[in-house]
Amino acid sequence: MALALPPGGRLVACDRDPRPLALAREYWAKAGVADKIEERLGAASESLEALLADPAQHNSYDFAFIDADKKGYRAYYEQLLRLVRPGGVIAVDNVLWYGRVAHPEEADKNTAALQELNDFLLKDERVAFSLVPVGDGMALCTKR
Ligand SMILES: C[S@@+](CC[C@H](N)C(=O)[O-])C[C@H]1O[C@@H](n2cnc3c(N)ncnc32)[C@H](O)[C@@H]1O
Repeated sequence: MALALPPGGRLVACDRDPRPLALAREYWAKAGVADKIEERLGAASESLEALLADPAQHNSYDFAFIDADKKGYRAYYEQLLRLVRPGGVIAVDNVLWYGRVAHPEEADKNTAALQELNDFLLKDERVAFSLVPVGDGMALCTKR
């Protein structure tokens, strides 16, 4: 994503674990994009809330990618809807969850969270919803 940014473009990377951020940092440097990336270490809900505390950040992001704890997706989606501009896209990873979402009998909490999220996104009139069946499924929600 950072490689696709135009000059002056900026990417905010959130993770609660410093280890993947440290690994990612090596590759940002190798790719020559480290100066475009701002790290936020901590729970994603808190990092996003900190961004929302600045009104200048509202409706300002072109694109967001959610790929973390499945039960948190719905809350991150609501926060990101406020940060992404109209016409911007929120991509949500894992929405097919290796096919498990198609099985109502799957009772584990991650599958249930993704089943509920898909039902919600499909009906959410604030976005145009597409589900791309690559990998284990990616939802593309374009903010109206
Ligand atoms: C599947 S990995 C993401 C990989 C990343 N999208 C990539 O392509 O390199 C999931 C990440 O979510 C992070 N994570 C899980 N729960 C989180 C939370 N509540 N807040 C922030 N990050 C979280 C984990 O530490 C882990 O690094």
